[in-house]
Amino acid sequence: MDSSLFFDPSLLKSQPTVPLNFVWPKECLEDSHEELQAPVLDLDGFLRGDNEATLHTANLIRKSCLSHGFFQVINHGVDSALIREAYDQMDAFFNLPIHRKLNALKTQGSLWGYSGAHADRFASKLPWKETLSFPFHDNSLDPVVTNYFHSTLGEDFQQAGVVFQKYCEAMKGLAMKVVELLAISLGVDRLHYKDLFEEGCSIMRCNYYPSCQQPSLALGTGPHCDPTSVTILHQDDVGGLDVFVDKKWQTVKPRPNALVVNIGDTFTALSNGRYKSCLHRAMVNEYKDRRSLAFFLCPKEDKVVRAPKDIVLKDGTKQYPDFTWSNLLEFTQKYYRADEDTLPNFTKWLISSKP
Ligand SMILES: C=C1C[C@]23C[C@H]1CC[C@H]2[C@]1(C)CCC[C@@](C)(C(=O)O)[C@H]1[C@@H]3C(=O)O
Ligand SMILES: O=C(O)CCC(=O)C(=O)O
Ligand SMILES: [Fe+2]
Repeated sequence: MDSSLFFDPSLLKSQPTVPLNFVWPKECLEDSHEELQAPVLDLDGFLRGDNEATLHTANLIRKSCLSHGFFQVINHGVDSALIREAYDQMDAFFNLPIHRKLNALKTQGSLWGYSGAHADRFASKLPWKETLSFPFHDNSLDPVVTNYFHSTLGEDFQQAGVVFQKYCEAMKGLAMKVVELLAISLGVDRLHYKDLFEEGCSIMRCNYYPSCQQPSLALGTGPHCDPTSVTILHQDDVGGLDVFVDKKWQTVKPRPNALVVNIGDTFTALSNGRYKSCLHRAMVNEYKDRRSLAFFLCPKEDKVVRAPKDIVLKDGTKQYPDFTWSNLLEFTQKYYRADEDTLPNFTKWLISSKP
């Protein structure tokens, strides 16, 4: 396969300028001049079952989710050595020569595999990044991530599969705890959403943002709201995650021991619109590659996504039609590039396509 047909950021970054299809509209490129006041929540008390600490944490979560839907968590129980191993394995993959990465190339219509700038999907506003995405579910005893790496990348990546299997298990466990806190913060039973997510197939995505010769024109990931439910992200120490709050870009400063948590569109619907799925982006810079590990918690694809009855009753109106995650995922993969208007456009599409 002629690898020159494929986007190879390591090649591109050696050119004097970025190609026009990587240049973003200036309104997406405004600088951030301040740090996002995202609360840093210590989960230790909650994870130990301390009720007072649980209520205190839930209150801080409610405050941030009513405002912008981003918060950071420390003492989250995910081993820092495991996070470090995940970065090491991710670096080993992205440092492969392009023809090796193409062995894992994402096929048309699939979420899974290697992608270079999504060049197969979009013709303009290409993100300055390479990604590796794979599925995680714990519905069977099979180590689905280890199997993915083995079947896609072969023996050389057996260890990567083991590391990311453990990483995703830790992410799923933490995400289910965060969902419990979200339920408490909304005033519904803490296990209200458990069944919806328990058997879901979540998305693990490794983001690799090569340094860029014109960082003021390109974006690692363009402005968007995550269509998923809850995102748990670790970013390396380079910095570049910005959130659009109060009509300005505000940066989320990297904290090595913290995980960044944000609400996605699906959880906005599950909160009847109370909790914000906020616009965010990933900047690139001239000198340092940047990496992030994003775990996207998703509901079981065919279960109905609807806000708890008590919340709808209290609010007086039901903000969104019932839908399934497979409906919304199909919409983002086939018809609509996720941005800040995904949810309203999705609900219009859903209602218009109902028989
Ligand atoms: C369901 C998903 C679609 C994306 C990956 C997950 C959750 C985040 C979405 C995404 C990152 C939002 C920005 C645009 C996007 C195309 C990307 O830059 O990768 C989105 C992902 C996707 O469609 O593959
Ligand atoms: O890399 C980051 O900091 C953010 C990435 C992101 O928002 C995403 O992959 O959805
Ligand atoms: Fe995102």
